[in-house]
Amino acid sequence: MQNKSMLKTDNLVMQFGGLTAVSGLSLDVKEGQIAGLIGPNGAGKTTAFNMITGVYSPTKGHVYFNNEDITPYKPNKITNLGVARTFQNIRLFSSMSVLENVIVAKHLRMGVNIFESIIMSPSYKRKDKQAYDEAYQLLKEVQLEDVAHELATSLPYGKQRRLEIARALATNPKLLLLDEPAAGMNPQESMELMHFIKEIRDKFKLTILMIEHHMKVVMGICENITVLDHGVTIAVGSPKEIQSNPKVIEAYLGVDIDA
Ligand SMILES: Nc1ncnc2c1ncn2[C@@H]1O[C@H](COP(=O)(O)OP(=O)(O)OP(=O)(O)O)[C@@H](O)[C@H]1O
Repeated sequence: MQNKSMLKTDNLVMQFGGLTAVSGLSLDVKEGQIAGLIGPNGAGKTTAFNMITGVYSPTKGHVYFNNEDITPYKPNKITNLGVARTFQNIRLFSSMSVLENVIVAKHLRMGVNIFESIIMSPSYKRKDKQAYDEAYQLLKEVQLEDVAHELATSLPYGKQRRLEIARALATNPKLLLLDEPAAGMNPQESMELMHFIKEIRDKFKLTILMIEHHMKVVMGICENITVLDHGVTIAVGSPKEIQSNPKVIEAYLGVDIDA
């Protein structure tokens, strides 16, 4: 049942002055798929995410989400359509509790504005209660409710990553972009993360595109992988096809592919 495209990029190019960071990227991520975007450092992966989420306006090419051309849209419009992301470095609100981190994202989705929160209007109180309930329910679904009132940054690293993903889920996405979710994790945490990603894909009916350097994670959960090298797509295929592709092996030469 993986026929419909959830995310398509058509010949995306991103130039920074004389540097072509991404050169003609054409992705096709099917609904319900977990897809991977890999490549050595500086290959253009995060730049691709920035173009998909509207942070960068591509030099050339188009981004289609659910068959809609979202290339000209601003990041908040793209989020509202159902695209969420996490970042390479964890970006939690450090002075807030686990629950508050998720409530903030819920407020954003509900369109709570500062004025109504200052005057504590009835509409704000209603939305705030709804945000609280939904955030708490979400924490239950990702098994973080037992730490709901702890300071977000006091959690162990693996749980902070899980919280960051939960916060992205608070915007009710259809497509989730994960930028190096396994970065800095020990083998046990990486294994748990793999199970967690599959679990949320099924539970929340998500399509997932992830950037990841950790090859065991990529090969373990991605159904389709695109490999970038110096901005150029050098391979697309299943984990098995990618692992035996000579161009990929060459691009990673000097890098321990099983590391
Ligand atoms: N805003 C920018 N201005 C100028 N150059 C940039 C900008 N963003 C990225 N680059 C350059 O574009 C290239 C691709 O960078 P990018 O961060 O997309 O790579 P990456 O594949 O995500 O790398 P890593 O795996 O190390 O995170 C690099 O040469 C980088 O220096």
